[in-house]
Amino acid sequence: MMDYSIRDQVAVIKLDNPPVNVLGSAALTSIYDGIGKADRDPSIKAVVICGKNGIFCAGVDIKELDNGLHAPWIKHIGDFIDNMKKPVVAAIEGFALGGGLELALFCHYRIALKTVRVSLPELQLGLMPGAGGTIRLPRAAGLNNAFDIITTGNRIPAEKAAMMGIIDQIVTGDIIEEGIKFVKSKCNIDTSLVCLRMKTVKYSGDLDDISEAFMTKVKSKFKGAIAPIVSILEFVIIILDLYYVHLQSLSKNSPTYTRAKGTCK
Ligand SMILES: CCCCCC/C=C/CC(=O)SCCNC(=O)CCNC(=O)[C@H](O)C(C)(C)COP(=O)(O)OP(=O)(O)OC[C@H]1O[C@@H](n2cnc3c(N)ncnc32)[C@H](O)[C@@H]1OP(=O)(O)O
Repeated sequence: MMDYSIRDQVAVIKLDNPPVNVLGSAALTSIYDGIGKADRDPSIKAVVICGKNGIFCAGVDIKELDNGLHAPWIKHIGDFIDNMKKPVVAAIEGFALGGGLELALFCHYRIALKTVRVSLPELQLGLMPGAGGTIRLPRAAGLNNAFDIITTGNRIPAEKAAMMGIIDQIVTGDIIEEGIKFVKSKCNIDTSLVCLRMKTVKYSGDLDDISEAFMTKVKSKFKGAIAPIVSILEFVIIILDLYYVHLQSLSKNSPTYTRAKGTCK
């Protein structure tokens, strides 16, 4: 499910779940174990996460969702990386889709080949980007870009993703070599400064207005969608991202505050 190797004091965690490196229980466990191993090893200075078979990751294994994924749930990997002092880079080729993009967003940095496409297609599948995509994507790309990406499921080309702030660097050549070179250059940077979870969401304007505009768009786009999906949209996309960081700054009478309080019990 995963190859673990050490190159020049850098741990290389290579997803290996052919053909498209989906994240089932076994793959998630092996990534979690690999990251822990790299963190505990004092000779390791940094980590590269990449994928075999010319693809980073096609997301969570849809076939396993019916039975429920077993621990460690993908979010545990994010929580772990958020607290790591050693820099972690996602070295992306091919696709980073759904949980694959969420995995990349857990990392402190993302580099990609020009041919890469990234997306969060969950809503089109009736799911929510429940592994941190709604929390980290707005922090990387800004609220409007994140909203578009999440509600359209469009595949974003690497260069556009770089302009949005999702990708830190476009590279050519061997993605693993580039990943090692890149992450070694980041060893002296405090990882808490680049951890997406700890950043604030970039937006301009009034949060209640933005929230209402998004809601209107979602309702019109997903006309006729079953109520639970709309509720999830409301909860996750519009509120939860903002909830942690901004709730305290909202007026107690504002609609966004009221909705957030109602949905985040
Ligand atoms: C609180 C609850 C929270 C729940 C949160 C759940 C979150 C889920 C997040 C997700 O990640 S959902 C999955 C999102 N990913 C996708 O939708 C990607 C779908 N795949 C593709 O678009 C394509 O497969 C590809 C990656 C672009 C590759 O295309 P290609 O033409 O090269 O190959 P295919 O023939 O399409 O696929 C090969 C093979 O792989 C199977 N497969 C692909 N993706 C998945 C997947 N995510 N899960 C399971 N299986 C997948 C595909 O079915 C083919 O299998 P086959 O047996 O050879 O037919």
